[in-house]
Amino acid sequence: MSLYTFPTRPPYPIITCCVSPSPSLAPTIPSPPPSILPPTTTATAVPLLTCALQCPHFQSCSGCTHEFNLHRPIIVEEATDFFKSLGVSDFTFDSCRLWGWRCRAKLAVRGSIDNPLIGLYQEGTHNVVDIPQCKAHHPNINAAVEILRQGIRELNIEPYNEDQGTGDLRYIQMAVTTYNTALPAAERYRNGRVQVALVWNSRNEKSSNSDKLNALAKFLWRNGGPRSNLYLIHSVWANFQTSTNNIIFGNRWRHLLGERDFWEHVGGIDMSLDPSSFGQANTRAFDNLLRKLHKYVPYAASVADLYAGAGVIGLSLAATKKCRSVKCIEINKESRPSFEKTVDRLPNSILGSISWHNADTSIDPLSWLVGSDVIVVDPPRKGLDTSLIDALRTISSQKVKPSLKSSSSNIKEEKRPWVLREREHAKEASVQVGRETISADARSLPETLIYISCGWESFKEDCKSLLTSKSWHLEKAHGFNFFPGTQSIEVLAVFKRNLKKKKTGKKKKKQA
Ligand SMILES: C[S@@+](CC[C@H](N)C(=O)[O-])C[C@H]1O[C@@H](n2cnc3c(N)ncnc32)[C@H](O)[C@@H]1O
Repeated sequence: MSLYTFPTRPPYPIITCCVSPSPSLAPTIPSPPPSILPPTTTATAVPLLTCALQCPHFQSCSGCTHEFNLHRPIIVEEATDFFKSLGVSDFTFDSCRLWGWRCRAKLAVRGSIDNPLIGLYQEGTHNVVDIPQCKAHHPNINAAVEILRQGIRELNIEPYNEDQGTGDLRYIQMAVTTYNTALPAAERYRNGRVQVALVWNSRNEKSSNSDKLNALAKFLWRNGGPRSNLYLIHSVWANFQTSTNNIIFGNRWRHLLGERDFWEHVGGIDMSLDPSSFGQANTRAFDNLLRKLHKYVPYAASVADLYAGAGVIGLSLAATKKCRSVKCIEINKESRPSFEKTVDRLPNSILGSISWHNADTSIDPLSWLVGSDVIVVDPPRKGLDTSLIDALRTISSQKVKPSLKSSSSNIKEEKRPWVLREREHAKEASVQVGRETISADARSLPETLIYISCGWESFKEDCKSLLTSKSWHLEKAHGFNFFPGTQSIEVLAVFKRNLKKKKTGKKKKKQA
C-alpha cells in the first residue's frame, strides 16, 4: 500500500487562492495528474485545472457538490456582496489546502463482509457510497480505511444493517493528528497519524461480539501501528451504540490501543482532543482562522467563549492575548477532559482565570455575557439560539444589577463549574462564576462580539437580527475555505457594540 504524498512544488505557476496569506501558511496545491493537463496551458485553463477536485466519487458521494474552482466557492461572491451591503467592503477570503484537507471524518459502514461499503450516504438516501479515493480526506484516512476494509473481510466483521439493526460495525470516525515533533515541520502534515474510533453495535465491551472488536483493533494496530511498515495509526477506540436512531455515537467510549492522548497544535497552543469531543475537520484552515481572530481581541481582555467544545478558541486567546479571564461554555460534558489536558499544557506565564462550564448557552444567556469584554460565539450550523440572539439584541438596554450574577450563579452552582486556574493577583480583576464576590467588572457589558459561523444561511439571519437591534454594528468580516468542494465557507465576523452617547446636560441654545 503506498501513501499519497503531496509534491512540494507544483510544476507550473499557480493562481494563488489566498487573499491574505501568511508566508508559512501558503496554500498547498498538488498538481493534477498529467493525463488531464491540456497540451498547452492557457491563462484561463490553468486555474480551472489546478483547482479542480478530480475525484472519482464526485456525484455519487454527497460530500462534495462542486468540482471546479475549489479555491473560490461561488458563495464567496454572495458573501462579498452581503458584507458590502452592510458597510464592510474589505471582506477577505483565505484558502488553504484544496485536497487532503479533511483531518476528521465520520463514515458509515454498510454492505457485506465481502464487500464492505465505507463512506457517506448518497444525497437524500441511506445508501452508503464507498469512497476509498476521496480527495477531501487526508490521505492517511484513506489508507487507514483500506486496512480496516481488509480487517472486516479477514475477521468476518459484519457491517451494520440499518433495517434489521444487526451487524457489528456501524460507523467509524477517523481523526488525524499532524503534530509529531519528531519530524521536521514540513513533513508533519503528510505523515499525520489516525485516531480510529469504531462505533460498535453492542451495549458495552462485555457483549457477545466483543472478541471481534478486540480482534479488529489488534488487526488495525498490527497493520498500521508502530511495528507495521506504515506507521499511520495513532490509536484505536471503541464507542458502543445500539440505538436505532440516526445518532452516530453512544455514550460509552473505551480506549483500546495506542496513545490515549491525541494532540494537535493550532492557534499557538497544544490542543488535546478525545474522540468524543467536537473537533474542526480542517485543521490547517482552523489555524488560519484562529490567527486572524487573535487580532480582534485586546490584550488582557476577559472573554466568554460560547459553544466552546473543548475550549480551543478560548484557550488559544488565553495564551496569546494574556486574557484576564476566559470562560468556556459547552453543552457536551465529554469535552471537559480534553479541555483539562489542554490547560495543563498552557504556558505557566498565563496569569488570568480560566474556566469551562458544562452548560446550555440558551439558558440564561445574559449571565454569560455580563462581565466579559469580548464574546466569541461558534454555534453549530443552525446558528445562535434564539434566547442568545435576544440577549445580544437587547444588551445595550440591560441594566445590570450586581444581584444578576449572584442569582444566575445559583443555577450554575448546581452544575459545579470548576475553575482551573486562579492566581492571587488576578482575583480582583476577574469574577468566578459561582462565587459571590462582585467587582466592577462583573457588571460590564461586552463591546466586541466575534461570530464564527459554518452555516452561511443562519449566519445571514443572525447578522441581520443583530444589526436591526441597533445594539451592534459590523466592523470586519473574513471568510475561510474550510470545506473545499462544497458551497460552505467559514465566516469570522466582528461586531462592535454601539455605545450610547452620554448626555452632556447642556441645553441647546435656541436660535434667535
Ligand atoms: C461548531 S462547534 C464549535 C466548537 C469549538 N468552538 C471548536 O472550534 O472546537 C459547536 C459546539 O457547540 C456545542 N453546543 C451546541 N449547542 C449548544 C448549547 N445550546 N450550549 C452550549 N454549547 C452548545 C456543540 O456541542 C459543539 O461543541
